[in-house]
Amino acid sequence: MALKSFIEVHPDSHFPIQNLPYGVFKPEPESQPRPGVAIGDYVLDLYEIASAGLFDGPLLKGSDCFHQPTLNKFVAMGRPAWREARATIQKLLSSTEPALRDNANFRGKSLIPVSKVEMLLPTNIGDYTDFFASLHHATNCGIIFRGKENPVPLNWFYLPIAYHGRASSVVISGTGIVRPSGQAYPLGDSPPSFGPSQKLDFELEMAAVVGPGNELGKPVDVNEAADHIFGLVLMNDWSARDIQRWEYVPLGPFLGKSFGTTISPWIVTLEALEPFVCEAPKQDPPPLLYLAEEISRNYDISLQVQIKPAGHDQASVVSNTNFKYLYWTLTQQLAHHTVNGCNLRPGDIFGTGTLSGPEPDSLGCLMEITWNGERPLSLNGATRKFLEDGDEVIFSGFCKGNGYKVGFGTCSGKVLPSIP
Ligand SMILES: O=C(O)/C=C/C(=O)CC(=O)CC(=O)O
Ligand SMILES: [Ca+2]
Ligand SMILES: [Mg+2]
Repeated sequence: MALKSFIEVHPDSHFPIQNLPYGVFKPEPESQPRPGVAIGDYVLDLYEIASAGLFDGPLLKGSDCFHQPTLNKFVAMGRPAWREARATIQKLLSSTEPALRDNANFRGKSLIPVSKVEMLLPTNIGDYTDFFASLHHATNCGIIFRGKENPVPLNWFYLPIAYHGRASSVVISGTGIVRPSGQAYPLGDSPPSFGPSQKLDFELEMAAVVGPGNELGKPVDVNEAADHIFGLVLMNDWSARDIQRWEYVPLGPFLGKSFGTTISPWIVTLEALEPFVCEAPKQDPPPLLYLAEEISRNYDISLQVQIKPAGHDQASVVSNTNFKYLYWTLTQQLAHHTVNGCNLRPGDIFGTGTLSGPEPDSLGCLMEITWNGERPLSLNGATRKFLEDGDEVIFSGFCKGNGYKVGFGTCSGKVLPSIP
């Protein structure tokens, strides 16, 4: 029989007992931030569960990892501790387990409607890196930025290209994003202009949350890299295309991307995603040995982007795609990141890169969807080349199980006017 919780969970919910994603929340505005797990429309308060001594396995008994304001300490403990926590929580929430089910007082204290809580960044993010690992996205950007001849540079096929992003401006879903000002690509013979970006875009990505890190100087083997990944979130790598296009040669993106990056609050663990593993695309040329994996794994995660234009109350779908199109896998990205000895630390994140698929309706950013503004998009009465002030961008994603979904919830942000 399928695993079931004593808590009523709608079949369309992203958070059934098969998921159990981790986040950090405040039950009341004045409370201390604490770790929680989403179940249906509730958050299970792990501070309370730990305080009641219910984490009684060998690794978590007596640990203060759930008495922390972030998940860094827990994710650093590694997969055996994650497995133990998952087993404990799954048992506690199951329909056959009386401990919480039959204790109204304790239930009231430890299960809080998600609508009542404030979600915070789940980890203290020391570093954030962003990859460029979708072949469809790389091809389209290459044509738009550099022309039709060889849109994808040769190095792209040999290594997962990335740039170092800015951890300080990673924000939680729901945070407003101020339109950045900067130098824009010069038109004709004129010098570059300065002002609010006229080509503000979103980028549909997912980000991996690093679990145990690696010591400086000690690379992680690609076949062991999965043990360093706690789970995944949705990520919007907001991008100012006019600023980016002018500044990115030769060192890569800088101010065109560092003004804000939004992540969703719930980290879905690799354990929860395990039933949705699928084969990654075939790599040709074959990767160098340090990137050659025994098993190459992607995940079948349906992803959707909606835009709710300023002044409208309805959002329109602008893209439907899937995580499975990712060319360089998460484990290859992690192995490559550490191959020179660079250390990753618990709670760091790395973005996959924009997740464009092969179809015209599966593109991951407006630059591709409107072809750099040449083909404006019609959104139920509103037209867009790029984002306007007041537009809200909403990502969602889920895996389809048999009678349930393992989902990520949403990752949203509204564009605020530039600061004069
Ligand atoms: O092709 C380029 O020059 C740059 C493309 C991007 O903006 C991509 C980037 O941030 C990485 C990604 O999201 O795939
Ligand atoms: Ca990006
Ligand atoms: Mg960004």
